[in-house]
Amino acid sequence: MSPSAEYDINETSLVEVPPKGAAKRAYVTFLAGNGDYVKGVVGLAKGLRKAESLYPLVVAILPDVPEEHREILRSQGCIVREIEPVYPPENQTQFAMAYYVINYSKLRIWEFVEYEKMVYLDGDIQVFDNIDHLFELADGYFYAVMDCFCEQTWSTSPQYKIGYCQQCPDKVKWPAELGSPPPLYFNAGMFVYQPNLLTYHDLLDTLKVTPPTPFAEQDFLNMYFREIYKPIPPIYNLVLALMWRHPENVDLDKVKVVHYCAAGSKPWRFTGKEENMDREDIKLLVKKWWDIYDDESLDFKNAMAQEPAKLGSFISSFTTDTQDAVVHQRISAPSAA
Ligand SMILES: O=c1ccn([C@@H]2O[C@H](COP(=O)(O)OP(=O)(O)O)[C@@H](O)[C@H]2O)c(=O)[nH]1
Ligand SMILES: OC[C@H]1O[C@H](O[C@@H]2[C@@H](O)[C@H](O)[C@@H](O)[C@H](O)[C@@H]2O)[C@H](O)[C@@H](O)[C@H]1O
Ligand SMILES: [Mn+2]
Repeated sequence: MSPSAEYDINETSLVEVPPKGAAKRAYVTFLAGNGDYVKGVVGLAKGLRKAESLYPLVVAILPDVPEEHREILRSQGCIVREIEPVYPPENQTQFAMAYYVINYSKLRIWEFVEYEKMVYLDGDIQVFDNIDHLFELADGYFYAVMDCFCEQTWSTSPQYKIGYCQQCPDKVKWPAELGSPPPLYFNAGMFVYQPNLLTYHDLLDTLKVTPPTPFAEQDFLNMYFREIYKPIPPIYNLVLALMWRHPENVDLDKVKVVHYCAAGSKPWRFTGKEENMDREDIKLLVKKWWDIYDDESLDFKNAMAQEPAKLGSFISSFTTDTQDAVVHQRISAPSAA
């Protein structure tokens, strides 16, 4: 029996978001290096602001993120947290993308236990509609959107080799001779989780004895959270490949979160030359990203100046030391960005 995704979540099933501060909550993303991903994180911070999210954006940064980039993120209202890298055990693995090895450092976000629940978002994600209701999902599970196995990046996988994809399990059925179909597999660019020190230490201990695989920490997280993984609809993490691989599963008008993970789709380095990047709908999504990135009214210093009331609610969702820092920063040194 092929696995099928039954969603516990739909618009009507979600209660109103409780008054802010009811529990420590935040969005969190990950930034490494001194390259241009910082633009992705700035875009994400501004997109969450435009979507009028109640919760701050924490940015877990590796030590190699330069001070100039850290200042840009603070000036956009982000809470910048330096983390130590996490490396997989010595291995000869060919990662699907060589740089995926740095993505194991994402595991540090389980240590952020001052927050009861967090929504992780890759830096190449944009939030176009408010998704604060995801924080209302029941505790004790790991929520994420199912990935797609049809892109070239999956070419070494058994799924790709037989043309099986969980997005359309009845199109090419999983052959009985290969045993039961693979468990539902999520894209690790977005997930709802609860920081927890016991889980954090067990993740790191388990990683030490887990041979790395092509999709690095994404494979590892899928293995680790397999028993409590609950799929949520693709409107919360549109892996772009679905637009040409499974258009029947995509209604762009309903999409709240777009994940610019397809080759050539990073908006801040978009050329339109790679496969599928000449599609009108892709070019529109890239323009939508730039419209937010370029919108100065969404810069923290301007947005808060326009809506002092929001400043109160926005800051009160921080811990007290961070509140002081943000209030101090706003009053004493509004930064360029
Ligand atoms: O040089 C890099 C590469 C990756 N990342 C972070 O790691 C995440 C995962 O990498 P990426 O999104 O490129 O993987 P994809 O989703 O495209 O496979 C990015 O979104 C960033 O948050 C980063 O900060 N710097
Ligand atoms: O380190 C492994 C990465 O694996 C995932 O990216 C992949 C995956 O989505 C494939 O299914 C796509 O084909 C591919 O384009 C895309 O890059 C996560 O988005 C990213 O955050 C990170 O975990
Ligand atoms: Mn990504």
